[in-house]
Amino acid sequence: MVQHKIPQATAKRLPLYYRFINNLHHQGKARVSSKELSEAVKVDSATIRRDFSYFGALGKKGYGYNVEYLLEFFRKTLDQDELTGVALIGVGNLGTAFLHYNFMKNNNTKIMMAFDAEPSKVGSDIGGIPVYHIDQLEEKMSDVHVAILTVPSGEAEGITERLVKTGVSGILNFTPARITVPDNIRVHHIDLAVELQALVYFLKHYPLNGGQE
Ligand SMILES: NC(=O)c1ccc[n+]([C@@H]2O[C@H](COP(=O)([O-])OP(=O)(O)OC[C@H]3O[C@@H](n4cnc5c(N)ncnc54)[C@H](O)[C@@H]3O)[C@@H](O)[C@H]2O)c1
Repeated sequence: MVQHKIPQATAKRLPLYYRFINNLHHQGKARVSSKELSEAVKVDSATIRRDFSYFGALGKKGYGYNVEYLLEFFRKTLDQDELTGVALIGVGNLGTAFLHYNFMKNNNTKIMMAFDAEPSKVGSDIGGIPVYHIDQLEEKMSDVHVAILTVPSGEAEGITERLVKTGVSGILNFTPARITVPDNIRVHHIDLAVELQALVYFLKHYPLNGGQE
């Protein structure tokens, strides 16, 4: 199945479509018209037709859409998950690279906003993502519950305390600082130096012999 690039507004409606199509599938229905869908999910049928064209699902007049096809598409695209918005804190070397890369390959996570303390960076738009001043963290983060930390290590703890207060539930920490959070918040540390050391250690002590004894 061809994976099309989906606009954000369309991606947000995917879980809605998914639930309804899944119900139809359970009822044994093989097809659905955009009118039926429209009434069920309360999205106008022109929008539905446009959304579905991104999925490569082209409804036929008098037939509608194939339920099986749509369901397979939604399962693959959504991973049965909603789009998770992510905030990035610290738009330096590493942060800038992440903004350009973003994470849309899996379609269900996306950096929505970034923060920095440096006035020259604030107000800019990197890879289509707005950069706000760190002072605006609490104001902007109300709907975002996952953060990537790419600030200097000395800033990590202070920023983390503020993130905790905004109601963040997960932090991907690229700084070498070991941050402390309450038990209900998940922190994943990614320390590239440690990863590299581990690789070198394994190369030395557990060399691969290409399957030969
Ligand atoms: N660059 C790398 O390859 C790399 C690799 C592994 C880990 N790291 C770690 O990632 C972090 C970032 O590295 P970098 O090379 O991008 O650093 P950098 O100095 O280029 O970027 C840090 C950014 O954070 C901003 N910042 C500083 N204080 C802030 C605050 N209080 N609030 C918001 N923003 C603030 C700075 O203005 C800057 O834009 C560091 O902790 C570093 O140790 C970097």
